[in-house]
Amino acid sequence: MKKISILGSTGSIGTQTLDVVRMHPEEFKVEGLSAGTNVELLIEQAKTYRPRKVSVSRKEDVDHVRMHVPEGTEVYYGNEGLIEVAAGTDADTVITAVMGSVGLSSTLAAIREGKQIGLANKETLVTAGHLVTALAEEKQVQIIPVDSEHSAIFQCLNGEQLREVKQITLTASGGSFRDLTRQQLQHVTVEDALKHPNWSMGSKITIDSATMVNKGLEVIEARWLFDLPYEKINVLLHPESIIHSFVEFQDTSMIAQMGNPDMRVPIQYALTYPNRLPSPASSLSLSEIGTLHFREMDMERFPCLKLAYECGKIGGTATTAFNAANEVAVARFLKGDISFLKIEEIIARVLDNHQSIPSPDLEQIEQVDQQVRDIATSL
Ligand SMILES: NC(=O)C1=CN([C@@H]2O[C@H](COP(=O)(O)OP(=O)(O)OC[C@H]3O[C@@H](n4cnc5c(N)ncnc54)[C@H](OP(=O)(O)O)[C@@H]3O)[C@@H](O)[C@H]2O)C=CC1
Ligand SMILES: CC(=O)[C@@H](O)[C@H](O)COP(=O)(O)O
Ligand SMILES: [Mn+2]
Repeated sequence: MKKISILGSTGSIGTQTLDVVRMHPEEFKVEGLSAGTNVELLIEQAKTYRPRKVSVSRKEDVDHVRMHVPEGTEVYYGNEGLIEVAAGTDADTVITAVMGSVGLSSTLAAIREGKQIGLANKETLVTAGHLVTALAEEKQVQIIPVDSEHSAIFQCLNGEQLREVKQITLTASGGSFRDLTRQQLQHVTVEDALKHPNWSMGSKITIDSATMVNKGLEVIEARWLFDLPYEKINVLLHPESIIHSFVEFQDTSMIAQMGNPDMRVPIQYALTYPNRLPSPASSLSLSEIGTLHFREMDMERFPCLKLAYECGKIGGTATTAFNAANEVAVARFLKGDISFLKIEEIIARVLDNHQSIPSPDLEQIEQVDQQVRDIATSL
């Protein structure tokens, strides 16, 4: 039986991880769960799965949660709470599914304790990929991707030597506004932006898909997960999200991973690797689908993807700044404070003024993250 903790158990990835656990009760035991502010759902989850530790974002929620969780479940809060759930239980594997770079220190704490990581929280690798991967190597911890494209690449590679890889291609749906011109983007609403064509996800990543920042974050995530140079990481528009990504090997053979868009498949694979178990996902029928479409990415239409490649190639704190500016800009857009196109303007203005620090340590990353957040809030 595998023991797991879930950071962000009340979110889209977190609840689907618990769906997988519910499907295979004999395979998994839940040791820790963490929520942000959705304390009622956390309490319900704690009653069902009886974890040893739970955590919430705010101190003021602790007493209420303590009153309602089963006896024996300890309740923590804040960043220390996340770290307790990540590193302070008997879990063998931690699923990192919080939203944003707030997941960094708890992910590092889990790795330090030798926990295997099922990584959904891509912002962690974007903001500090060199620290996370170096620590994982030192502690002999495997980071298994949960993100659908990275799970696809991981499955296609299936242990092949990296030197055999010519290039990898991440597919992009194009998001909610795929077929709109930049002119038409001027007046789009939050409600429209939240309608992803293929996936049901948390609000931040759904906006990231629409701006193509998500694919930019994923390019940087791929650089760290697979240790490939940016020149070997491509993006291709694929509106149906059926081919989740593919690898071309030196001999020109290509291997793709496909399936209906359902995150329970990569989540489960991250938990069962190298084995596979039955899934509640529906089987893909290629005859029903009939035709799949692909087209080149237009970097002028999606400038955030171009910015992500530029930041990745600069390295150091450039990707930390890219991520922090985006987190603030998306939160402002979701609150109705700025327009959709202002998101990319804020990111571009932050990056224009950012002097990247090479090989930053954790303190420098946290400083840059905070400075950029302050600037992005004021633009
Ligand atoms: N959803 C998807 O299909 C995919 C998501 N991902 C990645 O997975 C991660 C999670 O995404 P998703 O599940 O969609 O996001 P959601 O917004 O649905 O869930 C986020 C989770 O993080 C918690 N959380 C948010 N802010 C904080 C905070 N400051 N401190 C502690 N916990 C916090 C939320 O708690 P609460 O709700 O209780 O406030 C919730 O449990 C992201 O990095 C995303 O990019 C990657 C691939 C696919
Ligand atoms: C499900 C998943 O992995 C998301 O990251 C998804 O990739 C979003 O889709 P697009 O970014 O391709 O629109
Ligand atoms: Mn993805």
